[in-house]
Amino acid sequence: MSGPRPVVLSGPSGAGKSTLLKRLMKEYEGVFGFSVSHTTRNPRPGEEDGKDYHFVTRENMQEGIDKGEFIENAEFSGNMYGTSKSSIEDVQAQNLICILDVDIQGVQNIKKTDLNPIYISIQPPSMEILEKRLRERQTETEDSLQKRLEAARIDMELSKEPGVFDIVIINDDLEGAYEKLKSVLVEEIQKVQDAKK
Ligand SMILES: Nc1nc2c(ncn2[C@@H]2O[C@H](COP(=O)(O)OP(=O)(O)O)[C@@H](O)[C@H]2O)c(=O)[nH]1
Ligand SMILES: Nc1ncnc2c1ncn2[C@@H]1O[C@H](COP(=O)(O)OP(=O)(O)O)[C@@H](O)[C@H]1O
Repeated sequence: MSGPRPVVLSGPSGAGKSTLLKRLMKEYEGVFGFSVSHTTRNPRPGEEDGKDYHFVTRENMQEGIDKGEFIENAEFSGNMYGTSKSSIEDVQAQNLICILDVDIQGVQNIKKTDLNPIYISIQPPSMEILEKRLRERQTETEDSLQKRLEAARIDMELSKEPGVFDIVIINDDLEGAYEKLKSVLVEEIQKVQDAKK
């Protein structure tokens, strides 16, 4: 199916992916569509089922995976996460740029498919700053925070490998990171806007 190229945003938990993508979707309404993943983790205050995630049980998710309904799935910090085929198809059917927020395992598994997205890594300036941001976000228990920091170390190592990402953006100053993200996507954004005319 032709249409705008999807975008994969990855990078450590707490690097700023949600912050950047929410801003992007707000500024370019009707250009991007978020691929709503499934997860077995509990919703955080303010998160909406069907909008931020499809919050499901392990049994339910495993059933969908067994039926071949997912293009990728992974275990992260003790929970299952995955992208269903329909979450992408729903966005692409509207001719929007489909944005996926997935961990590094998701990146590796999507590379085995024919999705052909633009791969963008959002990285924190340092482990210390990442830990500070995650603590200040106040969404994690000490256990889930430590698991995220451990996963972040692996992510930061793997993301340095040449060819994994089309671009790596260091989210130090938010304005700078956001401008950089927009500059990477300007061509795809233009295509969608032109198609609407
Ligand atoms: N592989 C994969 N990873 C996902 C998916 N959805 C979210 N993730 C990743 O799971 C990790 C944890 O996400 P979340 O629990 O929302 O925590 P947060 O990133 O700290 O806000 C992040 O690295 C996400 O990018 C998915 O569908 N597939
Ligand atoms: N450039 C930045 N400077 C300071 N704080 C930031 C910056 N970017 C994001 N944050 C904060 O860091 C925390 C983690 O960001 P978030 O978008 O939730 O990360 P992710 O989606 O990658 O897990 C949030 O509380 C967010 O407000």
